[in-house]
Amino acid sequence: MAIGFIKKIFNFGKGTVEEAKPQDAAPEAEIAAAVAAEALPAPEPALAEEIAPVDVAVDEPVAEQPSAEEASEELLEPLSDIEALPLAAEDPIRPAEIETAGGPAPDDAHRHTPVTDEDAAAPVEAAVKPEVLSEAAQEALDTYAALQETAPEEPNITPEALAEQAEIAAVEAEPVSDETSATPAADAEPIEDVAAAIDDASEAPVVETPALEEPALETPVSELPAATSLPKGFASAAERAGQEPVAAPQAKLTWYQRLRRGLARTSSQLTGQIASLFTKRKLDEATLQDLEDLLIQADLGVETAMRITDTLASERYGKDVSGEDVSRIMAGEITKVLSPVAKPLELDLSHKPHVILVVGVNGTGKTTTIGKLAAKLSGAGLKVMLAAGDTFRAAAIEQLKIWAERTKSDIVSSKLGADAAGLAYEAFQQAREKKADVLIIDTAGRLQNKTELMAELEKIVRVLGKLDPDAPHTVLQTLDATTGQNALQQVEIFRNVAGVSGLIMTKLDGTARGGILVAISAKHKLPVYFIGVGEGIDDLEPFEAKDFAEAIAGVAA
Ligand SMILES: Nc1nc2c(ncn2[C@@H]2O[C@H](COP(=O)(O)OP(=O)(O)OP(=O)(O)O)[C@@H](O)[C@H]2O)c(=O)[nH]1
Repeated sequence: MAIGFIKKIFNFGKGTVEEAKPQDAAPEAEIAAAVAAEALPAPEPALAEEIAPVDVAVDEPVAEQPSAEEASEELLEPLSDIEALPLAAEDPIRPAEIETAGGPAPDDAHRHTPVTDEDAAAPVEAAVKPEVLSEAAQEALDTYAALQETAPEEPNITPEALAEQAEIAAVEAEPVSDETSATPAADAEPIEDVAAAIDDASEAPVVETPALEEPALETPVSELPAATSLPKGFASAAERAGQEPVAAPQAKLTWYQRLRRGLARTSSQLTGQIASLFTKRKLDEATLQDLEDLLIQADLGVETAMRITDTLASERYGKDVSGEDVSRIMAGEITKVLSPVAKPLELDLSHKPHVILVVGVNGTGKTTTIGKLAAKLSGAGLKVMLAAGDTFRAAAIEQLKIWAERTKSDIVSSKLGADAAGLAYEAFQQAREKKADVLIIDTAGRLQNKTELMAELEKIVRVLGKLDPDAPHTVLQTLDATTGQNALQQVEIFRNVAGVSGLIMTKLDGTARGGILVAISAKHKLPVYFIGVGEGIDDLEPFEAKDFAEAIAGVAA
């Protein structure tokens, strides 16, 4: 059963999830008010000690800008609505600094007072000092005056309407400055709890709105054609994936060629050595031992090497054996090892959001892979939020912001050096408030032997668990295919520290030593969800066991 994300009610695991409705972005003032009124649950003391102050910024798709009329009416709405909001005593976050259209509101100009008959009859000039009017405003007034003269002939234009038109015209004509800031209520008390630890009042979360191309706003999500299923490589938690994702033949040719090219070094080395080993020799014990050594040197791991030699012996012992026979048997055995771990990444959207934590050693492709994942998910109509949890590398924050913009995802980021656990906690909260379907958290690259960095990773997992004991719902580890044996130890340690639930092998288009993935799969039995086959946004393919095995063994597809 295909699952559409748009226009369908579907059941994922625990609950029925309403379709993702278009988020009518409330005007900034309302967001500020909501943020101001937001009351985090009183945190456990332990958590407060865990999280250092983190000032976060939330970039989200730009809200539909109100029309000029709406804008002028908004300006006429009493701003006092925000000031009047009851700030709950334990409010953790002071009203955000917001940037909205509309000039600075003089003391009472924003109050829209009803127009009385006398007012309406009085010439408008009396209400507005001509010397401060711009040329356009003066023109509007002249128009109004002209209308007044012709008013008797226009029975349906009442003095009130005329005054209203003049007022709106004057407001519209006024040059609009680009920002207003709703200052935090003067009596906001410092909050001695986790929220204050997360959010220093002087730099309350700033709502930034990255530019979005017009089309993104023209078709509200509810009108988008129903996505017929999750993107290839993903499955819903409720529907245990039974279907084999059908690879689009034309797409397979490009990434598949890159995969074969990337593994060419491994396969040509292997097939070349195998060919020289099996030159007109009957298969004997010595040859089998030499073959086993070859396979272990190719990083396939002892277990898989023995499986291959055992199968070969059972089929061909004492007989002539060709290099092709060996490659064929090797591809078959490697496929048997990899098939059980070639699984789609399960998402349980009843979590709202499904939290994915991405971990791995420096430079293994975490940030890039997050961008590729976000592209797939937002392309399927899901609301994605990213969290720039790599607060060590300045470029990483900017890099992820670019990916967020390219994939039209929200992003929560902070300053360099900020507490990663605090950032993750805040991002999880923001994702809940904005009803994101998926939250993908980036983390700083760290070598598995750096204990303090591994401890920080443990803290991120622990802090997320305070908001949802099941979170993070998925922990993905990126492995660089050019690494080789070291990857085995990386998985061992990251799995113990962060509870890795699945793998993505990147850079298989490069000079890959993909054999290590076979050894890791045989040992850890961890799902391998995707492979990276390039730096581009689409260069992430669902992992296919047979493709990978044949590429390593150098067997024609
Ligand atoms: N050829 C190729 N390059 C890749 C792939 N995935 C990532 N890269 C490149 O690898 C380099 C590191 O990628 P990042 O995403 O920055 O890696 P990272 O793990 O976030 O790095 P740190 O933040 O330092 O830990 C970048 O130049 C990426 O473009 C891939 O599948 N193929």
